Amino acid sequence: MSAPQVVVHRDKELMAKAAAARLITKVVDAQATRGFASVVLTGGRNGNGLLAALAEAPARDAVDWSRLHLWWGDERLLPDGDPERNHTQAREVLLDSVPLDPARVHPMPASDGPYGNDADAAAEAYAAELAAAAAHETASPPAGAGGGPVPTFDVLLLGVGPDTHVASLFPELPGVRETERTVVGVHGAPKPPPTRVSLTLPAIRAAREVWLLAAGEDKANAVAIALSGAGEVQAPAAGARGRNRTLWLLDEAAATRLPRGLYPPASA
Ligand SMILES: O=C1O[C@H](COP(=O)(O)O)[C@@H](O)[C@H](O)[C@H]1O
Repeated sequence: MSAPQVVVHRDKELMAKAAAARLITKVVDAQATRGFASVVLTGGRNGNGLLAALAEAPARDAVDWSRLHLWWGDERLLPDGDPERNHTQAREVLLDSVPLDPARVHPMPASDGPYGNDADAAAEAYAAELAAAAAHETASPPAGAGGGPVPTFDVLLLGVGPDTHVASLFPELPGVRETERTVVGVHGAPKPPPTRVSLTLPAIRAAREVWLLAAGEDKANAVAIALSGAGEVQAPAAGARGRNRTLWLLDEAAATRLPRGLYPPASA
């Protein structure tokens, strides 16, 4: 697992534009190397900010959208099209305006789908979809650190909540302690809605690169705690690491309480 690297941008708009530019480069490189790319999307203000910046970036036309697999790190278990669903928000800001291959877009189940409000069944189904994609990729699929297989994620995006949650892994809830399954149902999330589906830390850690996004003063404490050696059960963001790279993309407001030495002077 890689050690965290921190990049601080002047403000959240610049952070979103720079992250979008990085993502375009990663996707284009992966498509050139192995024919397709695989990205895990996140919800929340910063995840949607990045997608909105991507939608406006002229270089977005360098991406072959039909050869991009999209997965989600977490979802709110609500009806398809609900404005609170991460999938709906991603569609609005970017996905509906680019020529994706629908077979390569993998939203998490909705509550009006086959599993209804059963978050555990929805999680099991998504884990099976990930495992099938992994098996399709190669005869020896990359495994999550603790268990089930997931496909190769080139980049896995995570917004960091003010309480240090990432995806729908909240401090001290059972999901963050999961070591075997790649996807879990989440019950009683402190942030509404309470019922969700989330990738687990083993699935997140199987990604080549994990990028954590945080902007705004309300994230400053969470960023400082997660980067100061906190345990992942108390601060889930601390446990989110990529195999090759773990990148924290911040704006100055979110970086204000970073321990000295972690704040890179050149980007201040
Ligand atoms: O509920 C969620 O929160 C996090 C962080 O969102 P933010 O608006 O505080 O940046 C998000 O990344 C996650 O996907 C979402 O479901």
